[in-house]
Amino acid sequence: MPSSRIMDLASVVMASTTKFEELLTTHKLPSPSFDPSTFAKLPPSDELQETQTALLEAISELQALVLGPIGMLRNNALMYIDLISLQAICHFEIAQSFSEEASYTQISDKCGLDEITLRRIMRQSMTNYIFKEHNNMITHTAASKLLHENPMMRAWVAMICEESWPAASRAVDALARWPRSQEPEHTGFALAKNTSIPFFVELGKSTRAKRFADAMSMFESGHGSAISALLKHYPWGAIGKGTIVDVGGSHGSRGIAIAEKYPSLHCIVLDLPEVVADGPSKIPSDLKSRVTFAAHDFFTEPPEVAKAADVYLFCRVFHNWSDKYSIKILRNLVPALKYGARILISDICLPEPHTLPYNLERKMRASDLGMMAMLNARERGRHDWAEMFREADERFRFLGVQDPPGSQMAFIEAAWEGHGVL
Ligand SMILES: C[S@@+](CC[C@H](N)C(=O)[O-])C[C@H]1O[C@@H](n2cnc3c(N)ncnc32)[C@H](O)[C@@H]1O
Repeated sequence: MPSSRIMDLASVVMASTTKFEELLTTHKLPSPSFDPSTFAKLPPSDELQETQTALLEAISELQALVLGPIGMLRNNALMYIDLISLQAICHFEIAQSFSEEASYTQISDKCGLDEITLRRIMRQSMTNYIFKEHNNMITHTAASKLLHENPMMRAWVAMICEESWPAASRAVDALARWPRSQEPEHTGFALAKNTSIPFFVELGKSTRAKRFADAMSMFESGHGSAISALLKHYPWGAIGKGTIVDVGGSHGSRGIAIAEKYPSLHCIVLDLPEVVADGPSKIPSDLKSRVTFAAHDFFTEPPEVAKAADVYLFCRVFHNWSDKYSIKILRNLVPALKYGARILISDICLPEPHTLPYNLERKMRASDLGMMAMLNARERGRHDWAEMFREADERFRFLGVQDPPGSQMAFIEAAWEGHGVL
């Protein structure tokens, strides 16, 4: 048989699929299916994750080659249609409307959508393996069941469909209207929502702030998550008895994880008032004295309680801001810093082109544009991070960037070497 790129890729697909199945069996998991009883995510195994990555890489290149450039561009451009049905599923609570089985008429009665429209929406989503139909009766697949029973998953999908997608559709208009602006209100989000108020302030005016925080929680636990990498690959134990301040820490998931593993650490979570208001209710009772909250706007000086801590952690915060505002955030931190304090950023660090597996790079570049659409912000590469600290204050000593294995997020670290502040 002649050798060609697609034949090589097909061999990789075959070999990786075989290995994937074997590893699933080792972990006592069934072969993947669309049945609700299938597993929702992979167990914590580096080998499984690596095999999955290799398989997806090969499938995605093979698909692009088999489609050819016309087919590929067409597929890319038509992606928006999938979001119509997904948004409708969230908005009309279609997945929650039945447990086991229902007819279109029953679902239509529950959701208040005209039956014919409902059927069109559901049949389109079935082409993405969301819901299944047999003899005019609808049942759940693994994906629709997840939406049915997991409020965090629903919050995440709804947040993307109702905040990010409309913003994305106006991002290019915003670029044309405000070229080179670094202002958070000059965004696709502002145009889509007809507001001159920046994203986080706008969210804070409604229950959307809670939905956003719930959505953030969805992917933050488990293997390969930013939190598991944070626990595993940063030397928290070396701090001994100390204080961590999680700036923009939302509902305190990192604080909980750190406090659970390190009984001599106290974590203070800072976030906007409407976010921290819900925080204490999420903290297990035995950790309440060591995971505490304070309201804070990081464009102002930190509250007294958060001064002189050992580590200031910023997880997924800076990617929400342009350079101008990221530098302001760092400068506002200065009055809180004692000599030697660490600034630890857990965030995406954009790779140099072609240095990472295709799928991973694709995800990171997509996130970069997503941040532009919502907040006029950007992800940064290694040199940008160093530059940002230098610009903020020369007393920050940039310590470098580390890529914890198995995590999409990098650790960017600096030490404060200023004297006389505290
Ligand atoms: C992308 S979320 C990340 C949340 C959390 N650190 C995580 O990784 O899951 C950004 C966080 O920054 C918070 N935030 C936005 N503007 C802020 C401000 N001016 N002051 C303090 N926190 C702010 C948001 O409320 C949100 O919790």
